[in-house]
Amino acid sequence: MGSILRSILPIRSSKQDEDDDEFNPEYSFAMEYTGPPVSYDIPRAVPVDVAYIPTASVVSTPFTSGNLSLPVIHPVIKREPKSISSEIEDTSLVSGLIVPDTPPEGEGSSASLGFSDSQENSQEFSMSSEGDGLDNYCHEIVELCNSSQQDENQNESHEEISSYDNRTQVVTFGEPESISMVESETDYSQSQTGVVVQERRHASSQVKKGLCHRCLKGNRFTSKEFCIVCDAKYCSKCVLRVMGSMPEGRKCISCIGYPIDESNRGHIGKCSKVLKQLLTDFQIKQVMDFEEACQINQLPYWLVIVNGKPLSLEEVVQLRSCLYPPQRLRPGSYWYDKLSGYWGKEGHKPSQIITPQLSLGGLIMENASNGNTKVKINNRVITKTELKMLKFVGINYKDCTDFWLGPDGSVLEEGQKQVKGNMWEKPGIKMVCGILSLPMPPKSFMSSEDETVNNGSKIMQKNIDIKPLTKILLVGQDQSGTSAIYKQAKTLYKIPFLENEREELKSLIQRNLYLYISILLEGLIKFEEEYSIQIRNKLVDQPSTSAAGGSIENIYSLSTKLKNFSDWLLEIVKSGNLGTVFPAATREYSGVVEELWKDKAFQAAYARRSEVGAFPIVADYFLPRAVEISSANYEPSDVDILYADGISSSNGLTSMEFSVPSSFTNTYMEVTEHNHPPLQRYELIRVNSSNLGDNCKWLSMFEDVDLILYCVDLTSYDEFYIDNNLILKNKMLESKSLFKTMVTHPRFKDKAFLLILNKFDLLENKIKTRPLTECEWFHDFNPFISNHTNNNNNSNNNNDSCVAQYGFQYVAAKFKRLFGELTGRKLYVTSVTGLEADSVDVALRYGGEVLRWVDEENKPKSSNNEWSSESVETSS
Ligand SMILES: Nc1nc2c(ncn2[C@@H]2O[C@H](COP(=O)(O)OP(=O)(O)OP(=O)(O)O)[C@@H](O)[C@H]2O)c(=O)[nH]1
Ligand SMILES: [Mg+2]
Repeated sequence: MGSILRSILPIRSSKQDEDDDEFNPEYSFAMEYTGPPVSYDIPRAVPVDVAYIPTASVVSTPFTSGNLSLPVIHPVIKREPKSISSEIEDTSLVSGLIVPDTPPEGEGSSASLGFSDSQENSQEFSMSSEGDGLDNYCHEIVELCNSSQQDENQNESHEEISSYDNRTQVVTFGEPESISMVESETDYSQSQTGVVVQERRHASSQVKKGLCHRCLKGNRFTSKEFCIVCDAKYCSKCVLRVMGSMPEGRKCISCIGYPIDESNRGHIGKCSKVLKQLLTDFQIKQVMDFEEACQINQLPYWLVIVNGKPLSLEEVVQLRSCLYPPQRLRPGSYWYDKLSGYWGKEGHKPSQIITPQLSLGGLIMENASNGNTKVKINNRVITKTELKMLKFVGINYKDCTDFWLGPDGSVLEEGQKQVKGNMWEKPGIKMVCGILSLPMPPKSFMSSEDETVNNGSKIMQKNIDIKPLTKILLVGQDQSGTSAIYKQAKTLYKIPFLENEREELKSLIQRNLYLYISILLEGLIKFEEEYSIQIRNKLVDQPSTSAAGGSIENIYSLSTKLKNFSDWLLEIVKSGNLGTVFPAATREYSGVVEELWKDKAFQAAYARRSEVGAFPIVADYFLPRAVEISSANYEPSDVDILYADGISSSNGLTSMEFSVPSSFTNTYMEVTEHNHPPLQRYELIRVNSSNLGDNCKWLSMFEDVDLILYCVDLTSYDEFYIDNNLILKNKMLESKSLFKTMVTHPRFKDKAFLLILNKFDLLENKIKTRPLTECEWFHDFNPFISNHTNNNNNSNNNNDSCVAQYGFQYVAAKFKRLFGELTGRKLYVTSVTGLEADSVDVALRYGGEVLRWVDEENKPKSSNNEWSSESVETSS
């Protein structure tokens, strides 16, 4: 247990605080970090392999900007029984986010917890029984460990608890022992695919009403915050201790990873008074964002039943992302009239009119709203209240009782073409609906001039989805440069980075800094080993050196303190917890970073960075400023933001709306006073391939996009990565594979694609030494380069540039051919250097042109634009 606590509670004693000379990696920031709650990608904060086994891939979409209408997609997370060690890791992760304070003075708590490497299993704890701070915190952690063990193995659990009980002779925690604050029960519910097991947690019923569930003080008038999972209430003194930095919103630490109590869904994202007193506006926003966006807090989609059929995840996504989604969607049974958009709770009159024509749920049943009027609208027997409205509109329901109601309000007799009247055009209808508590359609339904077509048995509404924006999807494999292009577009079209976006980027840059350091440290270890061998060989060859008492110093050896830091950092990176520890701990370690950067051994490794395999090029930009970046006062510049690898620490989906001067669509046309097209609004949605889920299953979310910008890193042809199945994959081939998936996706059948071949600047350098033939797909690349070189630098540069151009043309042609074979259509291609504003500007304008051309192409024979390989050249 000692080692358990040690891994959970790495604590620095005040003594250790004073003599800070030796870096001790066990001094986690957890106990000392008093900054704001940290911005973390939730799935990373609780690593999937440690804490959860998700049944579907994760698409976490904390929107970082824009009014993206797309929803947050979330998998079902089943909480699997965990091993004690995994729970501990889980807990320690969470504890990394906690801001537990030192034991309050004057409460008789004299905590003296310490450990040293040599005494791993024999720590001494001494606390007074009234300790209120650390001891209670420890108690909670111990409880957590115990409860997790119960999950796994009852018997083992008893053993562990009894050993803990023995320990209580030394450590006394000031909490009533008999009360377990949270109780769990298992809930079985039927889903489409089978039984879904969900663990439900609720606060202990033994705590008296009004009392804080942690300190057991207060009364019903004390302001409290509650846990959205178990409903336990905490006073303002306890809430941060119990909830830490709330990576899933307001949940006790032990409730993290559990679904919320559905009765609390209405409270999600709504901050309470207590939290407002404790946190800054920025912190509150982050917590609320986590609460709303994190996957486990999402609606359990299988509990939403429409027309008798439980919805699939995709259907819920569709429902929530449609133009007029149901308000306050909760688990329950609903009916939905696809034709009119009427929506209501099963057995009740309609409550809302949502977007019609959504393909979800089963067929509407006659008795869906429990009507008893014998009059049917779109096959549903309507209620008496609705009948009154029909009467008010003047529809004669005596002769005919079966009607069709279109989304625009037109009423037809079943099987007839003639429109009998229009529900929504009748003067006074709004008032009547108000009186009868019946829903009115959104305004745009009524004002749309859509053509209603009656095919005898079915009303089809054309252009029902009003598309206010032209949507552009920007997608590519990791490192393809999608976020660089997105950020560049933001700057180009004057969409400022909001304060929280800058904060996110700052966190990202600081976290990545530690990643770059760790990559170099790994290289350093290799260099040190190599150098040791050299020294040994030298000593063998020249024994006189050692005989003379001379020893050769290893120039790659770090001091003990830096070595400890190095081991600790590498361990964190290896365990995948970098995002959990940094940037929160940045301030803590900025001193060490400064020391490391000035260290000769580290500098020696930095000088050999080109030999360190995974060392990213962009690290060259950030690492020399390690001291500045790791300091608490660091503010990223615009260039830092552009160069940062990514856009937010969560790397979720991002979107922005922008409009550009009319020339956006007129780069290749003469702009005259008369041919200015109207100002067009665009929505740029950037998504990283990892956000598309396994086999790109979320692609259908983007079916309403007008143009897809598919981004490929031109320099990835000789780069590899190891996938989840430990298979070595060529990055260019992976890009090709994602491209194929996208262009053949049924929802993208007719979409326009613009291929962005990015990092052209880097290609120019790389292609000199690494031929394109390194990638098997490009095996026949054989550019003809003039041998007529005069020994002059200029001509060499021209040749390099020429080869890069050929390379680009070749890659473009490969993708074009592939696209042609798969779709029979033309692919538009452009080369881009994402870090250059002009280059991105031209590419996006070209996108505008493509849209216009595609439009024209779809018109009957209006243009004869030929997009041959020459067009590739023009476009670039
Ligand atoms: N030299 C050079 N670097 C680039 C270019 N485009 C992007 N980069 C860098 O390449 C790295 C990866 O780019 P990102 O924009 O993060 O691309 P991404 O990985 O597809 O996007 P995210 O998934 O959001 O991280 C970043 O460090 C960029 O600064 C380019 O055209 N030239
Ligand atoms: Mg990136």
